[in-house]
Amino acid sequence: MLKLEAVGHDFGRERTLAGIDLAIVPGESVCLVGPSGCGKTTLLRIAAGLVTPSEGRVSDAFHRSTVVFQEPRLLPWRRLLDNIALGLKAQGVPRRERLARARALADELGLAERHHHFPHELSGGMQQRVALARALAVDADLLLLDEPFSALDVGLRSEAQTLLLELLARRGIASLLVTHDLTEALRLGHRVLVMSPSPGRIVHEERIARPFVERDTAFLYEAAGALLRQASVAESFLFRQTEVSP
Ligand SMILES: Nc1ncnc2c1ncn2[C@@H]1O[C@H](COP(=O)(O)OP(=O)(O)OP(=O)(O)O)[C@@H](O)[C@H]1O
Repeated sequence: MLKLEAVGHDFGRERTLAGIDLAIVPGESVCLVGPSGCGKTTLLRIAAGLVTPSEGRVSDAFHRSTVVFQEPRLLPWRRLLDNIALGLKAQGVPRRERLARARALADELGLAERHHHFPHELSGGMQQRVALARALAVDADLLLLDEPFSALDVGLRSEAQTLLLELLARRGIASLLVTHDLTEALRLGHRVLVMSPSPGRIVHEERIARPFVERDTAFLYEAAGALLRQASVAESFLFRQTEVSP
């Protein structure tokens, strides 16, 4: 389990996060959604151990957690298989074995024809799949994803979401996914946590009972509408937008 208890964080004099309690159990998908600047990335970085919070406790009993960032962060001078195998190299896995594992993952993620391509020869969607494969290669049991699909167009994003759902289910991997897109959160989470800014805090939790395969577009918009009718969620998403309107 990953557990954050009474976590708060300040950047200088700015109170970025306050009173965050969050637990993720094995195999569970949790989505963190909220407007820009509410502290989602900071919270994800704290969960990943990349930032030490100013207050509170973080305990991580997962075997291995890896982060997938918004931009794929591939090494431009390395071919696709070597990019996927990067984490395995760091673990000291022999070259033949790491390439075999990278090959299998590339094929699983629909990149079979691209083994020897460099990142600049791949589309944005393919690059993001390579980043996902790299995270999976090290046998992570918790994936921490920071807006991994936000740079993709609508069609590719939907494809990538489906692929992620399949991969997580097949491997029983837990995930914490940050997004500012409410429908994406409702499609990908067993639970959706809504954050509000100043300071960043969790203002609403929604457990989604409907199986992933039954979450079609009509369901997503209906569920998003229902969520936005909750005062705390509306205040986080809508009120701030009307505030800046003339
Ligand atoms: N390294 C840093 N130093 C100082 N302030 C920071 C740092 N990282 C984030 N902040 C501030 O903390 C607040 C929350 O930022 P964060 O990136 O966590 O929000 P977010 O919800 O992920 O935003 P977005 O959706 O735009 O990526 C912002 O006001 C930001 O300016």
